[in-house]
Amino acid sequence: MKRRKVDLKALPGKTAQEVDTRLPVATPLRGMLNKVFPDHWSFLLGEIALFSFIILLLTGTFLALFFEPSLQEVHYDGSYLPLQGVGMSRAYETALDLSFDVRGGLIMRQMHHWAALLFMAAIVVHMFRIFMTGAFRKPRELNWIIGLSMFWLGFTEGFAGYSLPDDALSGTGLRIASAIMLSIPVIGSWVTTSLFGGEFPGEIILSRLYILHVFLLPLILLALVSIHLGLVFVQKHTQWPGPGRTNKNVVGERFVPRYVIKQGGFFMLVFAVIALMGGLFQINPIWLFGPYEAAVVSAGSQPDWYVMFLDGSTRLMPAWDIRVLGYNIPPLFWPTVVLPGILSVLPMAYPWIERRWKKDYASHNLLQRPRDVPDRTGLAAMALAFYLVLTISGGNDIVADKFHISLNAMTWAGRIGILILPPLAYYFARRLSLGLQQHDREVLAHGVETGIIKRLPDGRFVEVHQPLVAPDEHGHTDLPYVGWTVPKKMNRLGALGPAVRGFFRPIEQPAPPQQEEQPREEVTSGKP
Ligand code: HEM
Ligand code: HEM
Repeated sequence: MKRRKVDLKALPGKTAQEVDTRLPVATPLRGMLNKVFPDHWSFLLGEIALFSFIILLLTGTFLALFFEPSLQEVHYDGSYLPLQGVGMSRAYETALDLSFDVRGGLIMRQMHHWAALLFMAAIVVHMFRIFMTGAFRKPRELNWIIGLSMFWLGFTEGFAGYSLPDDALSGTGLRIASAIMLSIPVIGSWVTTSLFGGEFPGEIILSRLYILHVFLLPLILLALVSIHLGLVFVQKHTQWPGPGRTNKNVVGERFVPRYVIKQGGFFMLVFAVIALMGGLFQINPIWLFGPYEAAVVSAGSQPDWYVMFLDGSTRLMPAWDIRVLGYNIPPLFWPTVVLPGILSVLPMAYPWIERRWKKDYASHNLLQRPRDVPDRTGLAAMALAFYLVLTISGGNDIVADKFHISLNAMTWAGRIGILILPPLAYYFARRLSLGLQQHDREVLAHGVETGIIKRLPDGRFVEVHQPLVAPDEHGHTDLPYVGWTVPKKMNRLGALGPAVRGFFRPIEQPAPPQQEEQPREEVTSGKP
């Protein structure tokens, strides 16, 4: 029989052709593979969120193979001796088994928990980068709203997750959640009894949380992450101003091969960090907390960091019974229902608020440096100060205990701090931005300080400045205000002195740029 010779080199091309004649994907795929992505370290924050989410899905699936969300009473007989014979729920028992008896179970639990903390931290820092660089402006408002929804979904997902093991800490969290629901006027008791299947704690809450945690919320998050990234793809990523970069093009590297290889490496790095943390640093040692009993509340119970601000707002709220339409509204309602409501809606509306405020209705693909938009940077600092005061107040009992301060003093410090610190943060961040702008203009006008001191013939000492660009025949070194490059040195420590000097000087604001809507051209940065 005659053997046909297979040309191995031509095989991939031929296979691709065969596939394409049946499934015409070559043209759209080529567009995707050739997509250009700009590069900057701050764009990695979204990726950390994405990669930790993937790790959450992987480790969570492992946990789901062993965990049982059942409140059935059992007596522990696993290998953790101090709890031998103790009555507990099946959920707590399986979480203990995961920690002590399932091979690799503890590292998976710890990786899952660390990944959840990193996921939320990455989301929050990513959100601040989007806000402070103006990446939420037209045409990216929808992605801003999807992002904010993902923050709240991640928040709920995390809460549901650490409520699952039914240890003393998760039970205390659920107790607080039921109290929050009860505080809602008119529908409060209906919401609570519907969710808990009767009075707290009931018997079905864990199985409901479980469906929410392993199925519903991850599915919604996955769908939203896909739309989020799809939008980044279709609208093309923003870029920092620089030589050759305009509002109408995008300069960077092609998706394949460079971008994909870089991201693959970065995924490995995030995975390695989470695996190291899961292996080396203890988190949520539920065996030390004991099983949940409704009558036992341990002191020093702290939620995960991203939930702490709500704990803090609850602790700072004075015990005011406010009457509305003849009904007493429980004080808990304001910091735990109204406040998160405002914190969800207001940021979603912000892109439109800023449009009207700044009268800037144009599309923007170039990012802004925080110093170039002092009002917005001030608002970001204000939000951060507000969040930090609440978060620290969420652990004010621990601070009071460790530093031997009265808890009442901590509560009052938080109450005063929440009123005073955010406006102060706004003022300082705004003035610092203006100072840095002033400094940039000085560099543009007079050049970079060289540190070389010259003595003039008349005896005066002057410092030699090196101009940024060669002066024209009239001696001018004029550069446009938006989109120039200032030497790196001046952006960092070198900028501090002039920034402080410029702090108190009034500075005129440049007019917002108004650009025409145009499609963006893709330009590679010269590498393959
Ligand atoms: C954004 C996504 C997720 C977040 C933020 C998250 C967060 C958490 C947290 C904080 C815990 C408590 C861990 C501990 O006991 O120390 C937990 C437990 C758990 N999670 Fe997730 N999770 C996510 C996704 C998932 C997914 C997709 C699954 C399954 C498919 C899953 C399954 C589980 C299970 C079974 C537990 C209970 C096991 C245990 O606590 O020992 N999680 N989750
Ligand atoms: C599950 C959580 C999230 C994931 C996995 C995620 C992922 C990403 C990734 C990978 C990018 C492209 C790279 C980058 O610019 O960092 C991106 C861009 C973006 N994200 Fe997110 N993100 C999340 C949450 C958020 C949140 C909370 C917001 C805002 C509230 C947000 C708003 C945006 C916007 C507006 C862009 C476009 C940025 C640009 O073109 O400059 N995202 N996101």
